[in-house]
Amino acid sequence: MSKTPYYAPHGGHPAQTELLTDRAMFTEAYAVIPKGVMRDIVTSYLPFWDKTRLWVLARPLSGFAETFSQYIVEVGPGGGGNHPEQDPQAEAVLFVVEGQLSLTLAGTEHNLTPGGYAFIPPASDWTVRNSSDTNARFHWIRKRYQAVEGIAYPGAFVTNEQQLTPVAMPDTEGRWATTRFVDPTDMSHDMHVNIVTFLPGGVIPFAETHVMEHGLYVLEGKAVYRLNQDWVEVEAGDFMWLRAFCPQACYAGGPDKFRYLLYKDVNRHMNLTLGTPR
Ligand SMILES: NC(=O)N[C@H](N)C(=O)O
Repeated sequence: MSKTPYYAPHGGHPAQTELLTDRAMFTEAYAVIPKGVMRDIVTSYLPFWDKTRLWVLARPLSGFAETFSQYIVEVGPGGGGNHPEQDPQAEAVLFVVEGQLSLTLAGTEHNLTPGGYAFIPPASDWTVRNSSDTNARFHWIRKRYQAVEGIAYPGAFVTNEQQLTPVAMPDTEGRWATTRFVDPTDMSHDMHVNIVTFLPGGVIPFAETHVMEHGLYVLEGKAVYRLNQDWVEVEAGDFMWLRAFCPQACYAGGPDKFRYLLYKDVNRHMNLTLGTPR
């Protein structure tokens, strides 16, 4: 991928070729944030985190229709979060993509390395620290938990994707598989964060169109992704945000696997009161 300098070499706008090839996009149905635009000038910081910066990839926009936020968090050596979450209704998934982190969750310390995954229920007691001498990066996906009377809150857990076996999607000969971190029939969970893997040439063979929202972060490989009426080239490090009902399909380009981290909201009735935040 080409690199745009922070200054325009001849003054004015970036070179026209950069404008033509940049894949950043924001439409009413989806957004694409290519890896190349996650640069120093668009970072954010958060209260009670030190030596830490983040890129906000997704957030609720309209006030009632969107369900989640997603960050890539970069924690420098010796940095971390002592009081990471201020919303007592927020549940979280953390997924480590680089370096190592120590997560203390309800008094137990866990060492997370790439592929490390933690589910953190609302109002949990947790902290994160990077005790190594290199940066650590992780995805932090947050959703306001929709409790249901008579169903207990889901429990916290920590695992690594390497401990799980991807499940092949029906009739795909294993070319399209999903690593599930929770049982889809467990009604205590109202969001799933899975890993989807395609072998080269693997496809989503129809335009999936459904009510669930998605955040898709490409972990590995290349593909052409159908987003609403557009076909968009994506590769490792790119992020896609899909609103409810955005039609989606893809074919994996190879030569390696195409893999992404996938958020979706699940298992709950829709709020029938228009305009009421859920
Ligand atoms: N874009 C996707 O990978 N979508 C999934 N098949 C899903 O909605 O579960």
